[in-house]
Amino acid sequence: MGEVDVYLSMGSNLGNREENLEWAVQLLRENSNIKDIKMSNFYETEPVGGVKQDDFLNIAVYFRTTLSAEDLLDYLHKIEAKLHRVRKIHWGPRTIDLDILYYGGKTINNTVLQVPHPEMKNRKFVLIPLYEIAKGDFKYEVGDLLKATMDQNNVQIYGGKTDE
Ligand SMILES: Nc1ncnc2c1ncn2[C@@H]1O[C@H](COP(=O)(O)OP(=O)(O)OP(=O)(O)O)[C@@H](O)[C@H]1O
Ligand SMILES: Nc1nc2c(c(=O)[nH]1)N=C(CO)CN2
Repeated sequence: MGEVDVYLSMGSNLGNREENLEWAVQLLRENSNIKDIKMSNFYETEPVGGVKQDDFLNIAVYFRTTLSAEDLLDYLHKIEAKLHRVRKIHWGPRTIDLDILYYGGKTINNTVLQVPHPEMKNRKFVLIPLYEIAKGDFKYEVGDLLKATMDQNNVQIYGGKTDE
């Protein structure tokens, strides 16, 4: 397969959150099958989903890759394992969480992978950083939704919070 565009979402709410996210992006850079990496600003976001835990930093990341979706998922799991192992965390808060939002224009629905990520439309902490790096050339169907999300929110970068 040729090269495809990929968008990821990353989140961290344990330890040095900036360092965790930057380390994960650095490990992407070290993969020779991944290039043209673009990273959003950091967004500080309140935890979504009921579990009481510390605020997250979330980012979106763009790159091009020749890896298959399955091989990319394997590589992301390796990155997660590396960061988790070092931090020895309990269950719950995450040193790092990596989700594939888009893999080319493909729809993938198997036991290990659902792309586009089914929950992304409900998550401002995903949509707002994604909009930042994807605006202008965003070609997927969620584009209008992203625009609407941005228009409804006075979004602040670097320590600012989305209102979710
Ligand atoms: N688009 C995707 N990106 C990353 N992982 C995915 C995707 N779709 C399915 N998965 C599966 O989800 C598993 C990750 O589960 P995990 O426990 O991290 O979920 P979560 O982070 O709690 O929930 P969510 O994926 O909704 O953020 C992976 O092992 C992978 O097989
Ligand atoms: N704000 C925010 N909330 C979350 C996040 C996250 O990355 N950011 N990740 C979760 C588990 O995947 C659960 N809740």
